[in-house]
Amino acid sequence: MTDAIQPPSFVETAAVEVTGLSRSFRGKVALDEVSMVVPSGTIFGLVGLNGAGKTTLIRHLIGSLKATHGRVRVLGDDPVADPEGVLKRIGYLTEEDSLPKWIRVGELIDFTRALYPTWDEAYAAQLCDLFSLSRSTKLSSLSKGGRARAGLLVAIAHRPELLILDEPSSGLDPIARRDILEAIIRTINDDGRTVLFSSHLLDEVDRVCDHVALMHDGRIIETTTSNDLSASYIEIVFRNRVPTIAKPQFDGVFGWQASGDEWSAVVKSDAFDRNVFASTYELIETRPLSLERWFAARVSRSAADAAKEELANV
Ligand SMILES: Nc1ncnc2c1ncn2[C@@H]1O[C@H](COP(=O)(O)OP(=O)(O)OP(=O)(O)O)[C@@H](O)[C@H]1O
Repeated sequence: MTDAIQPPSFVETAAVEVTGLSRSFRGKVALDEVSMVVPSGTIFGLVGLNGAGKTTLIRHLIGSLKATHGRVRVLGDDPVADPEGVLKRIGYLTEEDSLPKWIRVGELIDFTRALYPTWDEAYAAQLCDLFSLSRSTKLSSLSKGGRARAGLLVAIAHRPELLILDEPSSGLDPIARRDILEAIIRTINDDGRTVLFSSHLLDEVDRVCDHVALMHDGRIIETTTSNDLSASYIEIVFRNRVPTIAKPQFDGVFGWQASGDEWSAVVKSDAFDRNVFASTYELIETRPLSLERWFAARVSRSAADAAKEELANV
């Protein structure tokens, strides 16, 4: 950790502040100078391809990895220096089916209750009903979705200030996924609480998150809000005026996709000159950018930039 590294100063209250965090495993970079601020009271989505570094970042937030380079603050504290102080204020659920299978739902609740001073017994009972969980059922007799619900119950029944979910919906049926999303929304409806949610399922992220950070190759390549996304970018659909299979060339336009003789691409709204573009291409329509299209376009641009950099270094 370097004392000289300071968190960005523009956020008044941040549930999570990560500054200059790097981590390698056996020489392979998993996190590369990651800086991220999760404002309090938001539902913050963390998206990225497999291996982008999401879980490694989250493991630093819950204190299971110590920052060897960079700085991590969760609810204002260092999760490694003060694990008890931080962990009792957060809820955590991972995609891993890691709860002990031999335990009964009631035993899991009793055991977890003892760890949290803010445990809300009435809320836990309400969640048991909502998730159709019986205290006497062993986790081994529940389905994967049932065990995910039990994990969710013990992650939120102490009404955490920060709920961290690492791919919670992976491999679950649509009803279990719906329960998880509703729990996220319920958590955030308690004033000032924050949810950090990593997922591959962009439609879910789009539905619940107000902020989204895109990770790629161990870096956060862009953070946006739903409002910023529609204000900053548009998707354009167009045709070449002269028939050709060559990829169009136009500054500031990226994320090309071909469909028949039509192309679609993404462009920064403030950099797009419709008249200049229309002198070369036949513009068919412009439309707001979806989160999924933004994700694919930004990831492919980042990969293309990395390839160019590599070529320049040869
Ligand atoms: N304990 C470890 N030992 C060695 N390599 C690791 C370890 N943990 C993560 N990695 C590597 O670090 C990189 C980032 O992995 P990470 O699990 O953080 O990505 P992710 O974005 O969560 O991926 P996924 O969506 O598949 O879960 C990957 O290349 C992974 O193989």
